[in-house]
Amino acid sequence: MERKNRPSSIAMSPSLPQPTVSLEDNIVTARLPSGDSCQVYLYGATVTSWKTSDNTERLFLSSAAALDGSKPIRGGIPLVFPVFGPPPKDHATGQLPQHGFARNSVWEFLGKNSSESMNAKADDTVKLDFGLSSAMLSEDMRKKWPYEFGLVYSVTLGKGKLEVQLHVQNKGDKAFDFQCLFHSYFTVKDISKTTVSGLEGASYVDKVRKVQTFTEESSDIPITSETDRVYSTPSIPPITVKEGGKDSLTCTRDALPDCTVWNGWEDKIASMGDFEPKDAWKRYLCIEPGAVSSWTKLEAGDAWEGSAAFEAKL
Ligand SMILES: O=P(O)(O)OC[C@H]1O[C@@H](O)[C@H](O)[C@@H](O)[C@@H]1O
Repeated sequence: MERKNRPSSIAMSPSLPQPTVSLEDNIVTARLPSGDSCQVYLYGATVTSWKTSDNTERLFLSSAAALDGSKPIRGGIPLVFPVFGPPPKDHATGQLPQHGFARNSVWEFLGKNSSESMNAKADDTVKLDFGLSSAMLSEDMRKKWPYEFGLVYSVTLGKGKLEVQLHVQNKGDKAFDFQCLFHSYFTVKDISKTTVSGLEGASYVDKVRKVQTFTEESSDIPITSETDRVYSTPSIPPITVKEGGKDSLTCTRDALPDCTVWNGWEDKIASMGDFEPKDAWKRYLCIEPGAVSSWTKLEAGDAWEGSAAFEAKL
C-alpha cells in the first residue's frame, strides 16, 4: 500500500539562536545570542575580555600587556595558584614565582557546555572548561612544586554575568597546601567616584600600611590612595562596587573567604612596565576573590572547588 507523506504530529520547535564558541590562535571566544561575549587566552587561562550586551567592556586589560606568553597577562582575570603573592621561603611553594604558575602556564581547552543542551528553552549561558595538570608544567616548575594535581577552570558566560570556578584535585599520594585567587581587574569610569561595600566588619591585612591587620569600619569604602588589602570575610557576603553611588558590579562567592582590593595608584602604576596607559590607574579596580589568608590542605585523592560570580549592574 502506498504511504502518503503526512505532516509529522510532533511539532518541531523553532531552532533557537545558539551561543558560538571558537578557538583561534590559542584564544577561546564565546558569544551569546544576547550579545554578551568573553575571550580567554590559553596562556594562563586568562579571561582578557568580558563584554555585556551593551558592548561595554567590563574587564581592564593593559594596552602594554604581554600577550605572547613571555609573562603573565596584565589585566583581565589572571588565575593565582598555588600561592598568592611572594611565596614564603619556608613553605613548599617557596621556589615558585609570585602568584604561582597557573597564570603563566599554557592550559588546554576542554570544551564547551551550553545550557541549551540541558534545557531547550535556555540559550543564554555557555560554560568553557580549561585544564592544567602537573604533566603539563615545565620540568623546572615540576621540580619546584613536585605534586601531582589536576585543575579544571570553568568560565561561564551568562546575560550580564560571568562566573569563574576552580576545581583542584590531588592526583598524587601525598597531601599538598595551596592558595588560589581570581585576580580580576575591572574597568571603572572614575576611581575617585568608586566605592566598595559588603566588607564592613571584615578583618583585613593592609599591605600598604606595612602588613598590619585592621577591621573594616566603613560600609562603603572609598578608594582615595594606593590600596592593597586582603579582606577575610568568613560569612562570604556579596561585595558590591559602586560608581557615583550606583551599584555597578556585584561579586558573590562560594568557598572563597578572602578578597583582595587593589589599586596601585599613580606612583606604583608608573613603575610597572606592562601597565599602560599610565593614567589607567584612574579607570581600574581589582576585586580578587580567593582563599589566600591561610593554606587549604588537600589530602591525596581529595578535591576542592571554589567559585565567584560577577554580575554587571550598570
Ligand atoms: O604584579 P603582580 O605580580 O601581577 O601583582 C599585582 C598586585 O596583585 C595584588 O593581588 C597584590 O595584592 C599586590 O600586592 C600586587 O602588587
